[in-house]
Amino acid sequence: MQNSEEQNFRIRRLEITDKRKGFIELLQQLTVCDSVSEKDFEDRFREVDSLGDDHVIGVIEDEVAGKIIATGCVFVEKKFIRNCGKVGHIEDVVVDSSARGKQLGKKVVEFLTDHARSVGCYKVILDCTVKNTVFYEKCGFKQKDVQMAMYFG
Ligand SMILES: CC(=O)SCCNC(=O)CCNC(=O)[C@H](O)C(C)(C)COP(=O)(O)OP(=O)(O)OC[C@H]1O[C@@H](n2cnc3c(N)ncnc32)[C@H](O)[C@@H]1OP(=O)(O)O
Repeated sequence: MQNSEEQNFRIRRLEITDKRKGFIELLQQLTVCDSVSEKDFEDRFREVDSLGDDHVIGVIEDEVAGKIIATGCVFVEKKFIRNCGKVGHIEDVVVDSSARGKQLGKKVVEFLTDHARSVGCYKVILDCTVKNTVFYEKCGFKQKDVQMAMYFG
């Protein structure tokens, strides 16, 4: 069997069994995600899955360890402007701290941008910290405008 270093990590869509492979623990490295029960996960999985190509969550699994080590998602916004154009929004990109620096983050972002292009989006956008701008520039993004947010509760 291959060891973790020899694996050719492939990216695939999230599967319902991925909670058991540490998907939620991986998201905890990004932000608060500490009370997702089995039922919460399955309900949200089915909700997202029902949106088909309009909401895609990509994951990379370390198949030797049986562990999800990278993820990111893209959802497709349907607009009236740009002659009923579509925009891809990239969110929740994270690579396990033990697997960073191996081009996995780039592989995730490429998968998501390829998906957005393939479903006809005219652009793909995301929000990130200043610290992560170099990473996204290496993935082909350019800085544009500013991000604003309003949190509820
Ligand atoms: C829209 C959003 O979701 S924003 C949230 C982003 N996620 C996070 O901040 C969570 C914590 N961080 C991480 O999970 C990871 O560090 C990530 C996702 C930012 C990067 O993932 P990695 O797998 O380590 O990046 P990867 O190895 O693919 O790097 C690709 C290139 O970007 C460069 N790079 C990656 N991170 C950084 C950084 N912080 N500063 C400068 N360059 C960087 C790499 O050196 C590499 O350059 P190269 O192609 O010239 O060799």
